[in-house]
Order: sequence, then structure tokens, then C-alpha cells
Amino acid sequence: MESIPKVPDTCGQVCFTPPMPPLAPDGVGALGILAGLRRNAYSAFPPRCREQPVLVLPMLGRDVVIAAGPQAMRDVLATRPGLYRRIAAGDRIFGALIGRGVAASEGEAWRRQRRILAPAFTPRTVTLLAPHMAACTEAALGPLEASRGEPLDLLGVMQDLSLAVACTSMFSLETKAFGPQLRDMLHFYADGIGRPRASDFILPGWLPTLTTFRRSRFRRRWRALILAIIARRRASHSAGAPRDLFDLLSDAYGDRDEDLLADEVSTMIFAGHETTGLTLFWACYLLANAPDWRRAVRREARQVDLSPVGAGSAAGALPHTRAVVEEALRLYPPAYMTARQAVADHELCGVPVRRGAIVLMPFTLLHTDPRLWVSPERFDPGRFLGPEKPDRYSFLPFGAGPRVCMGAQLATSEAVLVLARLLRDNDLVLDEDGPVLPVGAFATRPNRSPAFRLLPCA
Ligand code: HEM
Repeated sequence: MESIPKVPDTCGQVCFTPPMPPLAPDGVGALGILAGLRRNAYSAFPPRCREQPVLVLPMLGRDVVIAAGPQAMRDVLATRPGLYRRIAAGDRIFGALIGRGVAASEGEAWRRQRRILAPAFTPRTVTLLAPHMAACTEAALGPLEASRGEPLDLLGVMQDLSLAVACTSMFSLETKAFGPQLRDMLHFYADGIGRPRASDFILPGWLPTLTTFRRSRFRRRWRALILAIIARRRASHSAGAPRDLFDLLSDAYGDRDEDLLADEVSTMIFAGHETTGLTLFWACYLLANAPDWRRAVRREARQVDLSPVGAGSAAGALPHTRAVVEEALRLYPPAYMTARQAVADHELCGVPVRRGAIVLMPFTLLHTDPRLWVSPERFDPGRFLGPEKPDRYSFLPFGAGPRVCMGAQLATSEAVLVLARLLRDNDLVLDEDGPVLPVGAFATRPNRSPAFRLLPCA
């Protein structure tokens, strides 16, 4: 296997340049891009999408618009959201998991759901859930630290840990009873019938395909599992202050709509676990190639209390660790792209866009645009530490505007706490030299799970 290139950065340190897949050939059209999305979003878009802020490609009587620049993304997501709606493909791809949850709804129903849920996603929620995050991290790292030096599948560890955090934060329940089934179902979906297909983008929402039937069958099994977990959680309820996200959500909904509550619970588990687990995996991969940053994280991790008691305040006092997480989200945004559909004819950055056009916004291209980032190919968390922060619309791992991610603070705090705790008492190295490439299909996953090792450190 090829070894990974390392180039000196401007401050004289050795800076890791992670390998990336090549972009698509410039001649590829709309259908080629949509077909490429099923394989890998990182290599689905051609370079000309970056050169032109808004590129309109005709496809079977409808337009596909690639909006890869910051101004176009700001206009679609934040400045003029009324001109766009969610795409039907979103319902096809994610509907089996999230039903009518807030991420799937539109118009007045969405505004109402977002308003109801907002109180459950304030900074105090990070304080409420940080002890759960710290306790799950301790439980996961204990056995790994007992077998330091052994080859380690850190992708699996981080996925399991983030699912344990999502379930414990949501339900305060031990995940032993239902965690494996949840994990298997989520993996089954993400690895197969959940992957976007060109037909998801081309066909109208009401026209079923074979995949639609398979997704509906999955939905029945998934809902039965979520309802069983909720019933168990209700049975263990004790009155008093809210202790988890479920208390906050069910306080918000009361008994108005139990079905919708189940969809919101599914949304939060689905939206939160895969994305955060992958962020952690990629941050570990980058750190394993960057000894200076491992030391920087360790130094600050040793100055705070990462136990369940102290985690709530520690999360905000780890700037280097946070910068590593942000740099991982820049290079490997778990939600690698978002999309909308135009509801009226209009102009976007001076380019005419027709009603019905599908607008694709690849964050992968935005985050690595050389016009927006110095040496974008390099792993350099320092870019998030200086007094000049990256422009708001150059860095959109959590989206922007009224539909911005509700769990951004939770996810970032979780990733920061886990990484700090991991590096505090351990060194982390890769057991091999070969490249690991991002594959953007359901979320940004690695093309393989490399072996890591935890080593003791002074
Ligand atoms: C690293 C982790 C995460 C990433 C990268 C991420 C990314 C995103 C992005 C890009 C969007 C906007 C999609 C769009 O505009 O089309 C979004 C929406 C959303 N996220 Fe996250 N997310 C993460 C974690 C979480 C967590 C932990 C939760 C909840 C516990 C969550 C809940 C949501 C919800 C409910 C929405 C839909 C908001 C709406 O439509 O109004 N996310 N997320």
C-alpha cells in the first residue's frame, strides 16, 4: 500500500495531509453525479462545481443545481429559505427511520415541532447530559485500557460508544438489553436500503420502487423496537427533575401525540449517533497521524475534571481538543451534503433557477475550497484557534439557517469529552501505514477500518 504523504506546514512542524479520493471527471453530467452519490459523494462532483458558484445541469426535463460556494449556500439555507423546501428524496431515504420527526417535516408542522423541541436543546442540556457522556466513556475505555498494545477496531468502538451515549442520554437506561438490536438495525439500514439511489432524486415521492417496499418493511420493525424501548423507559420513570433527553422531550410534548414523540426519539438517536461516532473516528485517525496535536490535547485534558461530576464544565474548557474536532468536521463532514428543491423560479447568485430544480450543496467541496482555506488539504486544527475564525458560511458541518442542526452543541461536547478522556491517559497510534479514504454514501465513513493501538504514556 502507498504510504501517506506528510508535508511541513508554515510553522515548521510536520503537518499531516490525509489522502482523499479524486473528484469526478469534468465531463460528468447530472445523472452521473446522482449515480456517483450512491458510491461516494467525495468523488461524485467534478472540479467545475467548485469553479462556478452555481452550476445548472439539465436532467430529464428537470434541473439539478450544484451550489458549492458559500454565498449560494447562505442564500439557500439562511437568507431565502422560503424559496426552497426539503427534497422528496429526503423522505424516501430517511423516512423509514425518522417518520414525521422534526427533520422530516415542513411548513407550519415543522415550525411547531421546532418550537416545542427548542427548550430541550439549550446549553443546560449539555450540562444535564455531560455526566452520561462521561460515564459511557469511562465504561467503554476501561476494557480498552486493560488491553493496551492490542490491535483495536476504533471505528467499531466509537460507533458503539456514540450509540451508548445517544441511548443513555435519551433514556438513562442500560443499553445492554436493546443496544445491540438498535445498532444492528441502524447498520443494516445505513449499509444497504438507506443508501441514496438515483431513483430517490428522479422519481416523484408518491411513486414506489422495490426499495420503497423494503424500507417500509424496515420501518415497521424499527418502530416496534422504539415503542418497546419507550414503554420500558416509562415503566422506570420516577418523578422529579428531568434526568435525560426523553424527560425533556416528553415534557415538551406532554401526551399530545405519542406517535410523534416516538418519531422525535428516533430522529435524535439516528441524527446523533452515527454522525458523532464518525466524527470521533476521523478525529482519532487524524490525531494518530499528528503527534504534536496528541500532546496538545493531552496537556489540556490533564488540567480539567473529566469525571461525570466535572464533565459539564470541562466541555467548554478544552480549546485545542475542540479545534481538532472542528478540523475533523471540516475534512470529513459526516453529513457530507444537503439538498433542497426550488419552489419558485428565481435567481441564485445571478443564475436563473427554475421551480422544481433540485439544489445540491456538497459541504465536502465547500470545506476544501482553496479560495476559502489556506492549504485546505492539510490537517491543521490551528486554523480554528486564532483570533480570526473561519467565515460562517465556509464551514457548515451542521448546516445553517432555520433548519440548522439542533444537536450541534451536544455532538461537539460529546466528541470533545471523549477525545480528551482517550488522550489524557493513552497515546494513540495506527498499526499500519496505508491510506484510509472517506466514502460519503449514507454518512462519511472510512473505506476500511484500520487497526489502531493504545499505548501507555507518561
Ligand atoms: C457530528 C454530529 C452531527 C452532525 C455533523 C449533524 C449535521 C446536521 C446537519 C448538516 C443538519 C442540517 C441538514 C439540512 O439542513 O438539511 C442537521 C439537522 C438536524 N440535526 Fe444534526 N448533526 C449532528 C448531530 C446531531 C445530534 C447529536 C442531534 C440530536 C440529538 C441532531 C439533531 C438534528 C435535528 C433534529 C436536525 C433537523 C433540524 C430541522 O430540520 O429543523 N444532530 N444535522
